Order: sequence, then C-alpha cells, then structure tokens
Amino acid sequence: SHAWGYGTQDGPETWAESFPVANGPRQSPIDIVPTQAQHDPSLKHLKLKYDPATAKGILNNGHSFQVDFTDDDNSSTLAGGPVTGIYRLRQFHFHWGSSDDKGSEHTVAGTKFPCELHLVHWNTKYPNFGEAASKPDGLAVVGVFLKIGSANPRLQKVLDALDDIRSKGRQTTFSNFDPKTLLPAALDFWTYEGSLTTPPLLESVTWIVLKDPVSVSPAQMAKFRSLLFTSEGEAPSCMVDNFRPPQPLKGRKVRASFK
Ligand SMILES: COc1cccc(N2C=Cc3cc(S(N)(=O)=O)sc3S2(=O)=O)c1
Ligand SMILES: [Zn+2]
Repeated sequence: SHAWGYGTQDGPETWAESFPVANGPRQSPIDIVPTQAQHDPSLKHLKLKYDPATAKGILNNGHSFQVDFTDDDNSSTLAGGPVTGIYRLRQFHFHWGSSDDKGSEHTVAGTKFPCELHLVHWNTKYPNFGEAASKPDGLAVVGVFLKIGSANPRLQKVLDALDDIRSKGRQTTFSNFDPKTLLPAALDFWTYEGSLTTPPLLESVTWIVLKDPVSVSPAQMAKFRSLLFTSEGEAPSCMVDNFRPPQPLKGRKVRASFK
C-alpha cells in the first residue's frame, strides 16, 4: 500500500503523487474565518448519543492513535446538526504538534491549536463504514480543539493507555469510555463539506468543528509526544506534527450554528 507520512520525503506536499484527489475541490482541513462564516438558523442542534460499552480498543496506526468502537448497531450515534439521518461512531483520534504553537489541522482565523480531536462517524444509509467512506455524504467528523490550560481529567484514561501502544502496530483493549466526556459544554459548531485529512483523502466528510476548545496541560501534551511513528525494532521517530496544513476553500461556504 502507499507509504505516506508527515516527513519531508513522504509528507502532505507529496501526497498528490499517489492520491491526486489531494488537489480536489473539497479538501480538508481549512482555515475557518469566523467573520466569513454565515449563521444558518436552519441548522439543528447536534444530537450525540454515545454508549461507553461500545469502546473496543486503542491502536497506534503509525500516523496517530485511535480508539475504535463497535459499530454493528445504533448504540453510539450522531444526528441533527447539518446531517440528515443517523451516523454511527467508528473511531476517534487526534493530531498534534511538536510544540504548543501548532498541531491542529483546522485553524481559526489563522490561529493554530496544539491539538485537535476527530470523532469519525459513518452514514447508516450505507451498509458499512468502508462503503460510506467513498460517498459524498458518507462520513461526519466532529472536530474539537484542545488548548493549553489546566490538566483535563477526561483525557487521562486515554493518555494512560498510551504506554501500551508506544510503537506503530501496537494495540490494546480500551473499554467503558464515553467520548462525550471529551467535548466542551457548548456544542456550537462551524460546518462545511470536506474530506479525510490523511490519505486516501476521500471527499466524503461533512465537517462539524466545535467552536469551544477543551483544555490540555503541557504535561498531557508531552504524553501525546511520547508516541512513536515507528515500529518496534526501527530507529525511533517521535509521533509529532501529524497534521495536514489548511487547504484551499475553492468557493465553499462555511456555516455557523450560532450567531
Ligand atoms: C475505506 O476507507 C477507509 C478505510 C479505513 C480507514 C479509513 N480512514 C482513513 C483516514 C482517515 C482520516 C480521517 S480524519 N483525520 O479526516 O478524521 S478519518 C479516516 S478513516 O476513515 O478512519 C478510510
Ligand atoms: Zn483526523
């Protein structure tokens, strides 16, 4: 399969060679400019229903780490907001920087956050995740910014699991976790039509980026940065700066759920 990464030889500037959609009309992430986002009063409020029992495992996939959920019923779902129908939670993961001045994928009027959480959901009008991932309305990803502040106790269970998945390919069980605890109190959001931010960069994502960040402490950021891009036995390479920079808007409109 295609070896891609975030280095100088295999990073975002090279991805179009193997994934030409990288230069497509609806690529993500983007810079969100609040003054240019249009308030859309027809947007419904976000309906997130997560069952902690659907948490299954945590995996270092060599690009990030992800917490996977069982998605064989509608126990953990997203509805409302900009989407029609019911989307099932598949996994969540993060993107972060080597220092606190960068790391997020979306930016807000040019402001970068040190970390960004993505909760990936797929449209149940399609038979399974893989099918949905290739459809223009197949996926809905909720993005949450993390900003430096006090330690976030809700992150701790996830961060404590990282010791067991330090290298690429490592995974361990991860159960009884409610991802709703990772979200800010208010679910105000910006939304636009975009793509996966890593290969295969499929243009199948309705993005729902929450306006309010949640906190993360410098020590907690150090835990993220203790992960490795590399497998055991390879020369170790710290998993940092696993973010794609903002992509051209190409005429897309960003809507806001709030005034
Ligand atoms: C058949 O399509 C598949 C199959 C298996 C995994 C994936 N994915 C790959 C990248 C990717 C990037 C995401 S992000 N950063 O935009 O939230 S979400 C996501 S994924 O859907 O898990 C796609
Ligand atoms: Zn992501």
